[in-house]
Amino acid sequence: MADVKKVLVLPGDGIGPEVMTQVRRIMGWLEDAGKVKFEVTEGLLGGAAIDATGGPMPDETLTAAKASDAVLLGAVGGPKWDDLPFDIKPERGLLGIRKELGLFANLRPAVVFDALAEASTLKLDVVKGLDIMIVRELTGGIYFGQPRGIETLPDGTRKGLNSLVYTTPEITRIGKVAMDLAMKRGKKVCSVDKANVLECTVLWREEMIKLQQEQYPEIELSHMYVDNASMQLVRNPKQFDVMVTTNMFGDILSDTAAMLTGSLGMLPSASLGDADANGKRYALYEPVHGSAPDIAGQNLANPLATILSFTMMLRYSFDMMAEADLIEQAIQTVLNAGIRTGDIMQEGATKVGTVEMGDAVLKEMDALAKG
Ligand SMILES: NC(=O)C1=CN([C@@H]2O[C@H](COP(=O)(O)OP(=O)(O)OC[C@H]3O[C@@H](n4cnc5c(N)ncnc54)[C@H](O)[C@@H]3O)[C@@H](O)[C@H]2O)C=CC1
Ligand SMILES: CC(C)CC(=O)C(=O)O
Ligand SMILES: [Mg+2]
Repeated sequence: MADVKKVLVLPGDGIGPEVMTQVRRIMGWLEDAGKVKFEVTEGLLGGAAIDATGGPMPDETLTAAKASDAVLLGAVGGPKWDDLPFDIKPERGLLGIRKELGLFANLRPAVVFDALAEASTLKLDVVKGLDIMIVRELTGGIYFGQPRGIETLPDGTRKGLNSLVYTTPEITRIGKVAMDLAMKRGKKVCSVDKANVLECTVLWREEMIKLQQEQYPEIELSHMYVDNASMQLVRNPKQFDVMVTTNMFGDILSDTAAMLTGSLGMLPSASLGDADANGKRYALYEPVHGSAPDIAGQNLANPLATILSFTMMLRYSFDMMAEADLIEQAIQTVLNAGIRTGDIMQEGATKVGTVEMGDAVLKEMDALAKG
């Protein structure tokens, strides 16, 4: 009897359900092959949850997330919900579930498939073989800091306010995640901050230095201001191995890094918490991209970022390395064969839709499994 893994699936909004359907097919393939048994619960988050329940993060979703071994998310948001009050917008659901599950470490690997390196608008030697890991702090910083809000002053002037706040334990725990990862990679961490302007990130830098000196003497730690880091990512991304940064800087830099891989439709992510007293560690896997309303419902979305997020789930939550390798190898073969969704299309390649990309990956998984 195959091992049973409880997975909460949150398709979300826009292209979320479309890309998630392709992952469900791959999950089905693994089950049919006798590799694993998934107990899947489907839940609501974001706009889909607002439409059904009036709020972006229903209690049932949170309860189901806590009862599952891992959560897989499509994306949330879209113009339909743009005019809602800020606190019940779809994105609040995503921020809420991250916070409630304590998912403070967001791993966003930018790995370039060879076939896409050759198609890149950047020089081949800049991107070929690129493999960097952006470690983004996910439950603190300016996305959560208090005070926040919009208020009207006595003279009628309106004031908008958000606060960038980090405490030393928050900085140290994300620093440890980055340095532990770097110990298994190139032993290099670049901490990205804005310590020339923001006191909060002066503390960030000081704590990273302390952590490295006290606990990770083998790590080569460097520091870079975020404006320079955004430029260096495009100019010479191979100078980086692991980057560690704040919530907002990581959000922005990872979209930049997505273009090194060819498209936002190629970048997966894992959001991880700490293990509790019983050894339970919450984990949520999601593509870096959003709900892409401009292409939603048209079979145009690239499902590979979500499929690769699922392979991260297999690796990080279920220790199913061989199965993750198989899926990634299938993707590589499909890309080598010139099969492309519109976002990674190049001259001479075969343009396909979301479903056909799923078909192609499954076909290659079949072929690989047969040897
Ligand atoms: N994790 C999440 O659920 C996120 C949600 N959002 C939300 O998504 C909505 C749209 O936000 P945008 O700023 O437009 O960002 P977006 O990431 O949804 O789209 C940016 C651009 O990339 C393209 N794109 C994104 N994913 C793609 C894919 N898989 N295949 C092909 N092309 C793809 C889109 O068509 C669009 O042109 C907003 O409501 C936003 O708040 C944005 C980012 C993350
Ligand atoms: C809450 C999300 C919309 C923030 C975001 O863009 C992301 O996590 O990548
Ligand atoms: Mg983002």
